[in-house]
Amino acid sequence: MDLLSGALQKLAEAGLPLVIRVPLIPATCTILALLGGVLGYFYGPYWGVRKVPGPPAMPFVGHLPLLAKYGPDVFSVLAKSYGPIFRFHMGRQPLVIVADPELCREVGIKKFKDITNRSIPSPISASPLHQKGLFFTRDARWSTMRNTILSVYQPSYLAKLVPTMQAFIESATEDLHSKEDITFSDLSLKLASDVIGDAAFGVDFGLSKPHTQHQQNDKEIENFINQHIYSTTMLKMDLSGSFSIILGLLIPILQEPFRQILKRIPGTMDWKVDRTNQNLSSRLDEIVQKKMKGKERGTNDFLSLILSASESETAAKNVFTQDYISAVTYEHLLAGSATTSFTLSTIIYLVAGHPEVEKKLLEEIDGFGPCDKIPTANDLQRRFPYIDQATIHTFLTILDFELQVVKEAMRFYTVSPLVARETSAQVEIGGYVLPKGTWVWMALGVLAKDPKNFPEPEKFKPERFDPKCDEEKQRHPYANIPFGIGPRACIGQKFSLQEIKLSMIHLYRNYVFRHSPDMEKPLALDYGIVLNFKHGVKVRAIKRT
Ligand code: HEM
Repeated sequence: MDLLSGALQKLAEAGLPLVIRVPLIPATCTILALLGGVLGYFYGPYWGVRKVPGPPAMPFVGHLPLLAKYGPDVFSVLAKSYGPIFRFHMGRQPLVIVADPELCREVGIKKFKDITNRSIPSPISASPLHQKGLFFTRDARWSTMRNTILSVYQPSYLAKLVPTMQAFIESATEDLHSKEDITFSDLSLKLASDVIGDAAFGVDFGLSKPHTQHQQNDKEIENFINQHIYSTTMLKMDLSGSFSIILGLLIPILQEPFRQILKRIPGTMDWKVDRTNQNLSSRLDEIVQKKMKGKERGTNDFLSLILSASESETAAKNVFTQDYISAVTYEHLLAGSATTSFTLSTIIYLVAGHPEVEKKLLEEIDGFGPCDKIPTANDLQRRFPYIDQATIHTFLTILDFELQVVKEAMRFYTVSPLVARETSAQVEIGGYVLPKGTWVWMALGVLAKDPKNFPEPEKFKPERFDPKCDEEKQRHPYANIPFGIGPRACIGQKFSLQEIKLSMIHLYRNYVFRHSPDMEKPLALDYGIVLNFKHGVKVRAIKRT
């Protein structure tokens, strides 16, 4: 202190203007510290993964311009230039993209212990409603939740759902041929929402019923579903989302404060998303509370079963508080409607454009039995064999070609082209040491179009999945994993396959489909948390005689 005051004294004696000179050092230090902080904030995440190859990233936006340029194909383009593991900067946040089946096995299975959780992308951080489902919960909470949910997903549960699913499918598709053209993707979204609404909440939304049968509370339900669709489709992965989502991509630290401000300003997209989410949450809480109190508790719907399971197990009781129960039930609606309806719609679209596939499929379905023979859950539950090795079914059923069509359509249009995971410890993948907290994303969409495993990947050829053909025998077991991989793979796989296959059997027993003249080619897609159609799948239904 004495030294400092001595120095100041000397400066004053020399007649130097103290006001200017004295703060210079602290001011410079502050500026340098700020600059260091900013650089550290923007380049810190990059520094840990700098050795992983990738194209040069632009400040702030990273590789988002590439996403705008190439759309969902960007990862295939980068994999060609940079190999099976590369960096992609989603704004400031680097992702380590894994685009190789063997590396996916490493991430999803072999090193699962250190890569158990999912990273939370910006669109989800802006949406608390989406965060408490199974998808984004972490560590011990996730495993307790997952085990409880799996205890509900017994084969008997799925078998019991067959008649309900069948009834919804029949009523939704009664008179398709009476209209000139239909937007099949809208119809299938309503159908899938009805099916999952009944299976998840025990509530009949009545969306897919012909208009004459509509209930009185239609408007309310329609609002609920529209809000659900709005809330989901607003979760954009590029720069077309709400302002707070965009900020989350560019400067994540500012996302939450801005969201808090913007959601209070009427008219902004954040305000709309927040209001929608609040409405959805309160509607869901209402349903959950009624069921919790024992009113309207059923024996067949997911919500009732989860409530009963969580009441009977201490561990689950602590984990499944009301907000988490609402979230997992809502997640079912979310995960079960858009993905399943997208897949069914792409099947209808692809088969309509491939007469030779249609002919074979019709022969198989007609050979299954008379029109009133409803398939059982056993007929339908041929698995994608490599997701859960413990329960491989190796027998062939009569509906083998149908499964090949489903697999090929899911390969052709992978609805969930990226699967998000995050390291919880330092871990080595593909020769690169990745620090704790690295976002590692598996590029299922790139695997599905890799000519090494799928020669002529742009051709729709269901026979490539024939267990007897060489292509299938030689293919890497994890080359086609539309439902993900390992202990964190999709829990709704059997559910959605059951629904898709039942729908196909009923639809093709009654109709064939042709592209409507309004149908664009190639099919235009939107890139959100899952793929979606830009303009829908428009077809003409022709009644089979
Ligand atoms: C065609 C239909 C579907 C597809 C393509 C699909 C795809 C996926 C994928 C790729 C994942 C990530 C898996 C991973 O990290 O390895 C996932 C997770 C999940 N899916 Fe699905 N899904 C579908 C239908 C469903 C349905 C019908 C439900 C619910 C009934 C559902 C519920 C979930 C849940 C809860 C998770 C998170 C699992 C966890 O983190 O433990 N999905 N799904």
